[in-house]
Amino acid sequence: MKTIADLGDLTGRRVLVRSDLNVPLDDGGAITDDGRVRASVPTIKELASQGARVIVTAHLGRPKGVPEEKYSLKPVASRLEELLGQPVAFATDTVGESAREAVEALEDGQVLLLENLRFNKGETAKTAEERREFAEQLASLADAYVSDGFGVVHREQASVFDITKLLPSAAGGLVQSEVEVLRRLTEDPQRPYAVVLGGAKVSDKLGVIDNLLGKADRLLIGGGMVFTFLKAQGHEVGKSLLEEDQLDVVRGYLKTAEETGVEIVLPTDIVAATEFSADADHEVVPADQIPADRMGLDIGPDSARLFAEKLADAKTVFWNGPMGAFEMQPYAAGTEAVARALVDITASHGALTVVGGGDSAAAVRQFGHSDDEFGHISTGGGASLEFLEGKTLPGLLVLED
Ligand SMILES: Nc1ncnc2c1ncn2[C@@H]1O[C@H](COP(=O)(O)OP(=O)(O)OP(=O)(O)O)[C@@H](O)[C@H]1O
Ligand SMILES: O=C(O)[C@H](O)COP(=O)(O)O
Repeated sequence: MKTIADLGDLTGRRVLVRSDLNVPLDDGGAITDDGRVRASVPTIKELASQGARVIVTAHLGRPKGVPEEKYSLKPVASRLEELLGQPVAFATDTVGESAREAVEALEDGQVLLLENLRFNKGETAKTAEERREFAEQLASLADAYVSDGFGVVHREQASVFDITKLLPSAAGGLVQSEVEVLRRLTEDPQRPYAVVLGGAKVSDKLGVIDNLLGKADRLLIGGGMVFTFLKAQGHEVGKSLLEEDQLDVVRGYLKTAEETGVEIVLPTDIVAATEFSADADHEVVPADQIPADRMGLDIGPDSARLFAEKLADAKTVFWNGPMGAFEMQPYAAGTEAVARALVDITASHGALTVVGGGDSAAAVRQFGHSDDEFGHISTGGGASLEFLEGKTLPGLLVLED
């Protein structure tokens, strides 16, 4: 991959950095885990120390191509400023007048954050044609481009993919180091190799299972994905998250797993609540008996024990996605049990344990674990999963020398 050194002398040059600053926010808009902001600091610092005029770009959440206050990156600018220990200017748009004026005002070594890229339809549009104008507007702000948002390298989007065709481009240190660690999981991982999947981006993650079935020895399923599996097995799932149109696909996965000897571990019990709220009435029910008026919001205590058992002898583990809605205390125990199991096997027999994803990383920190209790905490959720599948990621492909 091309690196920052390949961009030559950066003094006085405007460098656009694509970071992944997609951090979880609470209802009041406060950042609940700043891991991704922290991870993006070294590259920004490096560029600023080389005298570049640093223009940081990122997205937050999934707004639909128009500005929405709750997805503003403004709170992230303040956090970035604290972590960098230098002022961070903020533009209230991405490629409009505010952005152009702010870029114009930048001096060597100064840093600017542009408003959420996804407030512009062109960022995530399906075809290169539809993304072109926005990519060109972004590129016109800078003289060089650094891709440092590992969490988005699986996205063929204007700020990740198309822009590299318009500016001299290189990978930042975060992208480089993530790729180095994750490669250890794809090249001859020590076995047993277990993958734990959960979270809420169900349709994104169901698709990766196909490829993982050929790589991992065990697949432990928790989080919102569980219910599509349970339904595929003929059980009722009440009001739980469900991908109705994926039922046949999931039946196919279960069949493949049986044929290839890959063990799919599903929860045996579920914490079922009347609604998506910490105060809702909730109870532990067998996984095949979720009442029609309840939704599953965590794996139950028996499942937590089962998952810990299935992880105990693993030598390599990749975990993406919380086991439940861990932000709410009544539904945190399953995720906490998986985090504990990973910490234990890292300490007991030096298992290579990798946690991927903004929310999963936030969860382990919420439980009081430090990053060094795990083999690696990746900033990439979907990106790290797709990397493990052995897929060619568009955002990495374009950085190849
Ligand atoms: N059973 C469930 N029902 C509803 N939501 C759930 C359930 N289990 C987990 N979640 C939610 O899933 C969210 C995290 O899912 P996501 O797939 O985004 O995880 P991630 O991969 O760690 O993060 P990212 O992809 O953003 O990096 C959490 O906010 C959690 O509350
Ligand atoms: O949270 C993530 O995994 C990255 O920031 C990418 O976000 P996306 O899944 O909305 O593209």
